[in-house]
Amino acid sequence: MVIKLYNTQTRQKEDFQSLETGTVKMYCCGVTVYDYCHLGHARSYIVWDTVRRYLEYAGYQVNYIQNFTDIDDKILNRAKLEGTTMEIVSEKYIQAYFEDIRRLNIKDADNYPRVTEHIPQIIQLIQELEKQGVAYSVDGDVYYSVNQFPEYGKLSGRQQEQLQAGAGGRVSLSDPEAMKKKDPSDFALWKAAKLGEPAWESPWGNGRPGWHIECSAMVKSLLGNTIDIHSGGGDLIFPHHENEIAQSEAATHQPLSRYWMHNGMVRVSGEKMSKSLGNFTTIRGLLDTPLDPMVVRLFVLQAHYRKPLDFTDEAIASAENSWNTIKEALLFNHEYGEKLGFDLQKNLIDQDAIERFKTSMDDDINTPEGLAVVFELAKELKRDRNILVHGGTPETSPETLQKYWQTLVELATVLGLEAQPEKSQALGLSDAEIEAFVQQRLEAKKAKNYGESDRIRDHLKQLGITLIDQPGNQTIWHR
Ligand SMILES: Nc1ncnc2c1ncn2[C@@H]1O[C@H](COP(=O)(O)OP(=O)(O)OP(=O)(O)O)[C@@H](O)[C@H]1O
Ligand SMILES: [Zn+2]
Repeated sequence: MVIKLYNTQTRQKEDFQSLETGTVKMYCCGVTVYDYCHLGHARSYIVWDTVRRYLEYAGYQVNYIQNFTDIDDKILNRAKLEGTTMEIVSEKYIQAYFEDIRRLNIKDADNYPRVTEHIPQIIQLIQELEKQGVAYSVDGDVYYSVNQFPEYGKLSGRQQEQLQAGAGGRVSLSDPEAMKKKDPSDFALWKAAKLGEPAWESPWGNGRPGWHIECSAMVKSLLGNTIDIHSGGGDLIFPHHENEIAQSEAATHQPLSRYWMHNGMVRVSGEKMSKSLGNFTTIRGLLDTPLDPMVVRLFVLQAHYRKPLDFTDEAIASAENSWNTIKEALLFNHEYGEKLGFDLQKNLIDQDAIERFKTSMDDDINTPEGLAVVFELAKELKRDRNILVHGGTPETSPETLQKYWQTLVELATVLGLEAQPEKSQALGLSDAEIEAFVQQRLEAKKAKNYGESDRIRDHLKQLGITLIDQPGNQTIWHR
């Protein structure tokens, strides 16, 4: 079967064919690192991780690149607010990104390019755009001349006249940047240095790159002129991805990406979850409740990736219920495999279930349907587990149970759903006992007995419990 993917650019599902047989070049727009990631970001990266995992399952070798935007007005504002530097702010949130995202079992990218490490490539690309006659400089700024790229608007479907009308209404004579542009819909490729802000030397004087050029330059330098899949949230279609196309394609005269894929937004009361609106829940805030990170993964995958997803307490509670069913089934071998004489030398697979799962996923990564197959297997195992829990003999043969279990593990892994036996529970440590240890450690810290406080932390670590210290002598923990 061939995989079909919805391509935003052609507005239809298309058969997926990679440029080079057996390999996929994939680029996903990464976060601007000025704050902790929220559930909207979690959705985006869970979705693209799942697409990547499915392509790998289908036999492709995927080269997955995701950038960090580590220079931006938002980062500079945060640095000013915290009385620190842009580097310190971005480093802090890059580390936080890794902590949060790895808990969601999102695989590491093959490369995480940062804008500040690609300034020469960015400058080179802007020079190429000048040479091609699509960029012009004014007083140390460089702008892209949208009128010079006839295909502008092909991704978002916006017409040039519409763009001008839209942008025209926003031009203000007091906006010095707008005054420099030849056309209101032109956008900045390079910005002249402002007092006290980081800047790099360039042919146009000291300055820093605009936002859109970074992805064009990093794609080109790490993956080449044309890639297979470019992905990101639907809010990036315009202007970010439209501008990436304009920049890259004017410079190389080749398509930037064969497939453009976009995830729908996580919404709160009908509005996009976003930092600027202040209606967000951070990943770490949610996981420290404490909630199994796999619940978040399941919450995301239960919806089709292109549809909006409403975040509510009820939706999370329902995903938690569903996860418990899958988790118990994933741990079936751990609990009963030995007793039932599972022979793991054998790979017993339910071919029919695999085929149904693939048919769903081949249809534009239909994870809700793929999950339905996972649930069927989990429910089969649950029925016999209930009998085993009460000391009875299962109705299904051990061979069949092993087949269900092995198939379940295979499919759940493709979706990034993995269950760990709870070490602390295995060792009989209850929540109250963990709290008591946390309290003891706090006392030790107050008494400046750091040897003892470290010992307690390491002891809990060995039991699979991580402590996170917070301001005001608070410590939160998670398994
Ligand atoms: N609510 C959301 N739902 C789904 N994806 C989102 C959401 N918010 C951001 N994203 C995606 O996360 C990725 C990283 O986003 P970025 O760092 O640019 O954040 P952002 O859009 O500026 O977030 P915010 O608006 O909260 O500041 C992008 O692909 C973006 O589309
Ligand atoms: Zn980008």
